[in-house]
Amino acid sequence: MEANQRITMIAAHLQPLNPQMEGSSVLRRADCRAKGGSSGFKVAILGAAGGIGQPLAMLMKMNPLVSVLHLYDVVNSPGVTADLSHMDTGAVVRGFLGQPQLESALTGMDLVIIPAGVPRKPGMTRDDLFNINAGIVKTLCEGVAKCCPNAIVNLISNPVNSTVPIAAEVFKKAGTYDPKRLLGVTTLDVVRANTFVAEVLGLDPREVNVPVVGGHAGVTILPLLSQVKPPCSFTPEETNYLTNRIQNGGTEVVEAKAGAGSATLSMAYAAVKFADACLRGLRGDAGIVECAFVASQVTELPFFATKVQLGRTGAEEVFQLGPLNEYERVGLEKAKEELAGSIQKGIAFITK
Ligand SMILES: NC(=O)C1=CN([C@@H]2O[C@H](COP(=O)(O)OP(=O)(O)OC[C@H]3O[C@@H](n4cnc5c(N)ncnc54)[C@H](O)[C@@H]3O)[C@@H](O)[C@H]2O)C=CC1
Ligand SMILES: O=C([O-])CC(=O)C(=O)O
Repeated sequence: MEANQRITMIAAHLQPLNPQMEGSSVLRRADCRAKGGSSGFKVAILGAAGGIGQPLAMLMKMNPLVSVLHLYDVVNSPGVTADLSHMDTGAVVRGFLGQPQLESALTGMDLVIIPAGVPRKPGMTRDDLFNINAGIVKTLCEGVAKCCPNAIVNLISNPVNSTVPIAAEVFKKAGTYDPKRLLGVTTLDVVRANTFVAEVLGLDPREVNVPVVGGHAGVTILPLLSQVKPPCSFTPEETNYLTNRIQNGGTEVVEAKAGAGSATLSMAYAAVKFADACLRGLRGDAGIVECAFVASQVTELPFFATKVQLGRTGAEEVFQLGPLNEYERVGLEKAKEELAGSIQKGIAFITK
């Protein structure tokens, strides 16, 4: 390739990030190397400069399955992008700032991860975030429908129990809805459940797997302690303690942060765990099973979190709940009652 051609290509690549460096010969060489990593997936993070977005972006930059990483936010994305772009990992990072660059951020993406929106402060419920975050999710999903309708979407923004139905309605309206490709991220509930159960059992958390079903707020978070792997049993006191702690894990962090936000680092860890599973599914790996909040026929509700099998087209199989004990059956009824209202609220936001 001619030197002039290389310069032009690199300048085009860097422009959204750092226009004043256009034409630099050093950067020219950087772009040539960057092109070498093009065999993986293209991933966009929307809300990439936030408390979750930044560590999530760093962990995705380290993921060998990612070849291109687009970082979009309404503030500070150029700085985060410049910072991460110096990491000597394979993924090429590009930054996009503000609504006019949303379409460029999304075009050609295989996976879109959305942690954009406001977090809770002490005393708030996740539903208190609805008024601000519903509109943010709507706008971002309209962009997805237009620019990468076949991308898998991992929705993190709260209240997940309502934002996933909002996204579904936006995609339906655009004629691009594929229920398999829209996944509400509930992995942090599983991560917490594994940790807290391991503490009680005196095990390594990496050896523990707790299915957590329902939704992602308070009583809708339903850990199935009767299905823990490795098989084990709990006293009624342990069951109460664990269920309450898992259901209130988010609030525990909100209160400890005392007004400075909610879980960000553990959430970034959980989001990457889930995104990596989605990418391995896209690649065609067999037997990838994770819990997620998806369109579902497991209960009478249109959305519900259960274990799903991830594959080349997203959530290819939604698993049944399996046998529940009496404690879990009571919890399920409570979860469904609250979930029904949250789902309806999300749907009505778009269809009203
Ligand atoms: N699903 C889950 O398990 C969890 C969900 N969350 C939720 O994730 C969301 C983000 O939390 P944090 O990162 O702590 O908040 P944050 O306030 O630190 O970051 C949010 C980012 O979103 C950006 N943003 C706002 N409007 C935007 C728009 N229209 N387009 C693109 N970006 C936009 C902000 O500029 C900011 O950088 C919250 O809604 C929070 O409740 C948090 C923890 C766990
Ligand atoms: O509690 C919050 O507001 C954030 C969240 O969803 C979690 O940490 O599970």
